[in-house]
Amino acid sequence: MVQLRSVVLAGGGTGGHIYPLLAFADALRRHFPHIRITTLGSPKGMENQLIPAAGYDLRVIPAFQLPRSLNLDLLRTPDRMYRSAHAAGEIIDEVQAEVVVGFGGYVSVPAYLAAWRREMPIVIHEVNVPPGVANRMGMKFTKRIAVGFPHQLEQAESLRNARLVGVPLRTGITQMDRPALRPQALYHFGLRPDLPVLFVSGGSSGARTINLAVAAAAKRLAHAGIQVLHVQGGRNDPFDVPNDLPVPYVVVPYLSDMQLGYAAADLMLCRGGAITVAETTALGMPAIYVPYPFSNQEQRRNAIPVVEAGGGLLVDNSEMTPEWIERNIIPLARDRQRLAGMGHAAAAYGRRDGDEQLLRFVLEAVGR
Ligand SMILES: CC(=O)N[C@H]1[C@@H](OP(=O)(O)OP(=O)(O)OC[C@H]2O[C@@H](n3ccc(=O)[nH]c3=O)[C@H](O)[C@@H]2O)O[C@H](CO)[C@@H](O)[C@@H]1O
Repeated sequence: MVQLRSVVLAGGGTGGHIYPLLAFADALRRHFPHIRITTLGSPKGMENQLIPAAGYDLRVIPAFQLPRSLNLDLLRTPDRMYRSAHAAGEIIDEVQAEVVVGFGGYVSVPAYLAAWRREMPIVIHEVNVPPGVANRMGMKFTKRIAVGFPHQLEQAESLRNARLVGVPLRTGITQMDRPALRPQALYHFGLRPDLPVLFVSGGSSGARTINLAVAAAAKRLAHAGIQVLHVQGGRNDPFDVPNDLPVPYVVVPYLSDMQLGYAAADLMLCRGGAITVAETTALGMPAIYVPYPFSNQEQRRNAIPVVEAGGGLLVDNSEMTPEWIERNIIPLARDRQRLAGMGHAAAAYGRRDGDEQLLRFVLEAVGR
C-alpha cells in the first residue's frame, strides 16, 4: 500500500465543506499515525473555529474574489488570486505535500492552482449538483473527482465519470449507537425520556424560515406533548420562545457534539445540505427536509432520492409555517411505527464509509 507522509487539505466557508475535510483528516490519521496534515482556510470562514478545535493545523491564506466566469486566462493574471495561489504554493512546498485534496469553498481554488503548477496529484471531493464554483474551477486541473451521492453522477455532465465514494462523516456520528447514547443525550439537554423529540437544525449557518416557523409553533407542539431541541445555527439571529411551556423546548446556539442532537431525536426538521442528508441517512434518522430555495436547487436534489426511498418528507420553504407544522409534524412525531419505517428507509439509502472510500481513491491518485 502507498504510504502518505504529508497532505494538504483545502476547504472552507461553511460546515458543509469543513466537516467532510475533518472526517477525512481523521481517516488519514487512523491509517498513517505519523502523517503531516495541513489544512488551508480563508480568513473569515467557519474553518477558523472548527479546524483548530479539532486539533488540526490551519493555515489561512489571503482571500480573493472568485470570478463569475471560469476562465483560465484569469488564473494567469497577477491579481489577488495569484497571491493566494502563491501563498498556497509556499505552504505546499514547506510541508512537502504529496497530494492536495479539496472539498470546495473559495479557498480550494488557489490550492488547486498551486498543486497543478507543481504537477502534483489533485483530488476533488464534491457533494452538490451543480458542483460548486470552486470545484468546477478545480476540474480544469484534475480528472480525479469523487462524489458523495449516486444522483450526482446522473445529474451533472461534469461529474459523469467521477468516483462515487460517499461523504466522509465524523466517526462520532458513523460509529454511534443511537439507542445506547439516547439516555445520556436526553439528560444532557434536559429533555424527558417519555415524550418524542423534534430536532431542528438548519445546517451549519442555521435557517431563519425554519427557526421562526418552529418557534411560532412552540405552544402547539408543547400541548401535543412534543419536545423540541432547536439549534439556532452559527449565523442566525436569536428568536423568542414562550417560557411557560408544559414540556421542554431547548434552544442551543450551535452544537459541536452534533451526535448528541441526533441521539436525542425521534424526528429531524432540517434543510437539505449535502452533509446533513449524508448524516441523517447514515444514522437512519427520519427527517423532514426544507431545502434552501436560493442555491440552484442543490438541496432539493439532495433530499429527493431519500424522500423517494421513503426516508423522509420534502417541504417547500414557502410552506414552512406553524400551520404546516401542526398539520404534519405533530401527527408524524407521535406515530412511532411510521417513524421507524422512515428510519429504515433512510438507513437503506445512507452509507457510512465515505472516509475510507475517499482515502482509497486518494491513495490510487498518489500511487500512479
Ligand atoms: C445555504 C447553502 O448554500 N448551504 C450549503 C452548505 O450547507 P451547510 O454548510 O449548512 O452544510 P450541510 O447542511 O451540508 O452540513 C452541515 C454540517 O454542520 C454540522 N452542524 C450543524 C449544526 C450544528 O449545530 N452543529 C454541526 O455540527 C452538521 O452535523 C453537518 O455536518 O454546504 C452544503 C455542502 O456543500 C450544501 O449542500 C448546502 O446547500
